[in-house]
Amino acid sequence: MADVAKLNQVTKGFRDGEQYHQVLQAVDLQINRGDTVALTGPSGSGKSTLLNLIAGFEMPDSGEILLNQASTSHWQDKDWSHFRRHSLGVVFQQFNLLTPLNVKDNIAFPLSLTAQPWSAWCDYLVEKLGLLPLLHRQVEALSGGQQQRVAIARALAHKPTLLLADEPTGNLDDVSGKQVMALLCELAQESQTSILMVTHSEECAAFMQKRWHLSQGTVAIYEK
Ligand SMILES: Nc1ncnc2c1ncn2[C@@H]1O[C@H](COP(=O)(O)OP(=O)(O)OP(=O)(O)O)[C@@H](O)[C@H]1O
Repeated sequence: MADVAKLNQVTKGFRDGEQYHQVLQAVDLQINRGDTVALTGPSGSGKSTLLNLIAGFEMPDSGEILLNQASTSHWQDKDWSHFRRHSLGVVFQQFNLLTPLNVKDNIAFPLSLTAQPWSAWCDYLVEKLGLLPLLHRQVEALSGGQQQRVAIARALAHKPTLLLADEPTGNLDDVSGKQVMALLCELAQESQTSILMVTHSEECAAFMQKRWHLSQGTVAIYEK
């Protein structure tokens, strides 16, 4: 099965004044097409850092990251933009919704970047995420849970090959959280989207096929 993301000996740390804080130590990982992975680990262990590296929001200190089997070592901003627009969906803790826009325009935004029209798939996502009554509301007027559902729809609108999600159900109640998890699994199966999801919830982790646990700079891999 083709890999969509691969890390070879990736090391990352941050300087804090005089001190250097090592977060990831020579990490080797691979996400194949259609894999769904729960990423767990204590607070501060580097889960968000790992997602940021794969999204190109941070650069590794050493090692190599391959995306869609291409090395990113010499990628420039335009290469990262191309990858994000065509292949990547992100749902991070800050939803980063576009506040002057309504729900529909927020969901359509990633499509507009590659000149794609609103599709039947978008209608399906809107319906599944319970956003139909909210489509023409301004996003800033929505609750945290509603905004989270908009962020999920926006991340999936262009059918990415890889979805990176940081606690994607953190603001949802139990029932809608489970619905969203079921939707993500359905998506992974139907369109072979791979998912790497940070979660502190055992229930959410159970929806994913694999489990990676990050601790003291290294990742332990558990296959179910
Ligand atoms: N831009 C940065 N500058 C300096 N230190 C950083 C930066 N980003 C992350 N860190 C540090 O790296 C470590 C890992 O942070 P990260 O946010 O990846 O952890 P996490 O596992 O996602 O934590 P949580 O579960 O609390 O969200 C922390 O000690 C954090 O302070």
